[in-house]
Amino acid sequence: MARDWGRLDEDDVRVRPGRGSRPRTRRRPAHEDAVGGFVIAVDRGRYTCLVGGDGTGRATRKKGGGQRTVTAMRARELGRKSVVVGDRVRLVGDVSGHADTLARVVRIEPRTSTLRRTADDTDPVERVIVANADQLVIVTALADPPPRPGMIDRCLVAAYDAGLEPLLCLTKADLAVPDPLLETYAPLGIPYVVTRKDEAVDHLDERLAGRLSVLVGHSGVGKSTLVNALVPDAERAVSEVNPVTGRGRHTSSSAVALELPAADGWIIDTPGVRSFGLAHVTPDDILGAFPDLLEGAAECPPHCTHLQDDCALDAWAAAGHADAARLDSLRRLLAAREGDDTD
Ligand SMILES: Nc1nc2c(ncn2[C@@H]2O[C@H](COP(=O)(O)OP(=O)(O)OP(=O)(O)O)[C@@H](O)[C@H]2O)c(=O)[nH]1
Ligand SMILES: [Zn+2]
Repeated sequence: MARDWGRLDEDDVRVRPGRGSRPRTRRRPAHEDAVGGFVIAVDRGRYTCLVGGDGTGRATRKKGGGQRTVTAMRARELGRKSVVVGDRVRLVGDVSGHADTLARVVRIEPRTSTLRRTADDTDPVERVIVANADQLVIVTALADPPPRPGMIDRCLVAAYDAGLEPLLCLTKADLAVPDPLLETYAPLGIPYVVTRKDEAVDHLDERLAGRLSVLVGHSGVGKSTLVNALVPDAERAVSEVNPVTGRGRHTSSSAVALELPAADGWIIDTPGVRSFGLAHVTPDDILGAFPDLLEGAAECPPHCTHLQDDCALDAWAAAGHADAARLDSLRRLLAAREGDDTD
């Protein structure tokens, strides 16, 4: 289950000794001396990358394993391609990690996933906000503020679109019971955890183990409380990667990856991201997350929105091929994509 996304394998970037028979003049790949790095923060054109170590990517072994954070800028040769948190990159230049040094990102490794948003539903420009994530943790309070299913649905659509596994994290269980909300999402089979700040977060920790997870949620739902419980050193870690402004205050980056001390995973907090624009997501992208309905949609009229009267899915469910509650859930997500975020 655990993907080895965090592996920073120095072996494959070390300059190898000549292999005897090959002429030494053969054309070498550009930047053969580049080292691998994992982007943990992005702030105004500066990329904080974790480099080196014993290959596990664990910052706790920083001293022994030679692991260090390196600040880098983009090399011009990257063109317009954006570097985002979660990216695995190649770095050249001063990769010592010493104060006031700057390396250059010369390559972005192929991404296993991209979480995108549009600025809003009318903005046609897709923006990648996190690369290589495995899981989207949708943080929702059970009360204060009350749950907003429309927001949850939009996050689910974004997760399905990006190929991330969703995880519902229901906070403030001391204030309200989770049952009604869980009932709503039961047909989707989404894994969930229920938390409260006076209890340990072990079951959440387990879900985060060995994975790169993105946390998203509205203001006040208890995201910071969770992050601090998961990563006791979070505040220091965040301030380390955020440059101090002229007024002596730390700026807040767009996103920061924090390593979990116990669970061998990473969480990415996204302070600026409360929800997702979904202009780039098509009805078929969402339908893809419903294999039980996919076959039935073959009978739909061309370009069916699956919200229209002549949609074939009603007959498909009525014939017992799929659960009506699943169809309802699909339609809720389709409506969420269309911007019905009022509840
Ligand atoms: N009753 C109760 N209150 C909680 C719980 N978790 C967090 N809170 C409170 O809810 C408020 C908001 O919590 P935060 O962790 O700051 O929420 P946040 O999502 O990070 O909010 P922003 O910082 O605005 O993004 C604080 O007053 C917390 O003490 C909980 O499990 N139960
Ligand atoms: Zn249809």
